Amino acid sequence: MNVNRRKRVLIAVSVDAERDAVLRGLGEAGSGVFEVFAAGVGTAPAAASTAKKLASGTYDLVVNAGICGGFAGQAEIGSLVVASEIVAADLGAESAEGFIGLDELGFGLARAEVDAGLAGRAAEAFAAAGLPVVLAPILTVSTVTGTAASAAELASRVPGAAGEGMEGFGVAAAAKEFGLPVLEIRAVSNAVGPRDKSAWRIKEALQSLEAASKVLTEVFS
Ligand SMILES: O=C(O)c1cccc(C(=O)CC[C@H]2O[C@@H](n3cnc4c(=O)[nH]cnc43)[C@H](O)[C@@H]2O)c1
Repeated sequence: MNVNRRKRVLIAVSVDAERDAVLRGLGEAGSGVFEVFAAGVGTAPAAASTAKKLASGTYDLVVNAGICGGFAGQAEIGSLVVASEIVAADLGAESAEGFIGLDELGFGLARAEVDAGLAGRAAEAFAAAGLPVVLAPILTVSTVTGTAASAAELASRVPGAAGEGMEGFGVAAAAKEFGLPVLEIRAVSNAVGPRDKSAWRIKEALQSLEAASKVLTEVFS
């Protein structure tokens, strides 16, 4: 890290509504430290746009933030999930015997490490602020899970997984390319499972994301 300047944190969200929630939470306290931008939906846009930002060489930490699906019994709607690891859960091959992950195929890692110290500090700070939070794997998927069978399959593929989003692994890939630590922090808007759009609680999740972002200023400033 360059010791002659303040630490800078790049927060990659997917869409404008998430960006606005994070910015509301950061408030004035976040200026000069945090930059928040909408990186797009899905791993490819998230990776490409995050890499473009990081090419400036002015960041010290990358955070992927947003809303997510929560696995039953792990993370309820409105709660927060801080990733203990970021898992590209559907990157691999199908076979008659079941799913074969990228690692097993011999094509590299389908898991991205987070900065464990910072992830722990963030989770502790959220809990101390009274925000329900779990520190657990967050899955990155290309397709929003829409059946109970798929939810069960993913939960058995990654025991303890608490959240499912669509960008974490892409943002982590970009951070890795630039040798930077990464975190993923998400607020649960819906349960992972049978598709029921009427049950999504996006407003509630965005409020949780805003509350979490307020706490982030203490963790990283
Ligand atoms: O088609 C729908 O029912 C629907 C309604 C609202 C939003 C969507 C999305 O596809 C949002 C994807 C966006 O939000 C994150 N996200 C939120 N929940 C989940 C989830 O259960 N599984 C995967 N991603 C989720 C994701 O990171 C995207 O940025 C669809």
